[in-house]
Amino acid sequence: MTLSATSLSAEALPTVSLTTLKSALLNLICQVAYKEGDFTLSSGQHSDYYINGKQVTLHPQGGLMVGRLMLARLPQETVGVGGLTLGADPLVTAVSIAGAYSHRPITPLIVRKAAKEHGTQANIEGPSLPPNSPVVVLEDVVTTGQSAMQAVERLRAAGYSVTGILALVDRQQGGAQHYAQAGLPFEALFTVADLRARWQALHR
Ligand SMILES: O=P(O)(O)OC[C@H]1O[C@H](OP(=O)(O)OP(=O)(O)O)[C@H](O)[C@@H]1O
Ligand SMILES: O=C(O)c1cc(=O)[nH]c(=O)[nH]1
Repeated sequence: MTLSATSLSAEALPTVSLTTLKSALLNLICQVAYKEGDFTLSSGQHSDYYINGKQVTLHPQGGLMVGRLMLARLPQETVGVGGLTLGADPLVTAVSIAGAYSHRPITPLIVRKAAKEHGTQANIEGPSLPPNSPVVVLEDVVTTGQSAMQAVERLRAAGYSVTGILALVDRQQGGAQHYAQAGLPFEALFTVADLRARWQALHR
């Protein structure tokens, strides 16, 4: 089995083409994030597989890979990326850092699951942006789509214009339909079908 995610040299990561990066990222997801077994999902549903996105977004090379690829998918007018803690935390950070290296300032916003009860009592962490600023919601894995929707609602309540949702992996279990009904553009870098096809190719 050849898994080429880590065969990209540290020197190549910041500049290698997005096509090469995307293929290497798919290998990395198969290598470190995709697991078969008996899992309970955040929605309460059961599944015979699980994709632990944090193994990728917190991987020493994965963060930059995801950051560059997501940055390239953001509409040009985007000034911020936000997402529900915890899965989105490394995503919004990675995209913001990739943006800074590309001279494209993107403000990262972390949406808490519950407002902090002391100190600032904030439910969104990160610098405030002007009202109606265009913000894209990031998510690591979309199943029903409910988690990213919570981030959409909180960011809208704070006055931002959420222009869409961008995920690392779409499990193809209703999230896309949920967002379509809400009139929200949705894209994922990969579907679970992409993962399974690559997994099979890698294990042939
Ligand atoms: O599309 P959904 O049905 O909402 O499921 C997907 C959500 O589940 C996971 O988060 P989890 O609830 O495990 O929380 P965590 O990120 O805090 O670990 C994942 O990071 C997504 O946010
Ligand atoms: O639905 C979920 O909770 C879920 C599924 C999955 O594969 N990965 C994840 O982080 N969450």
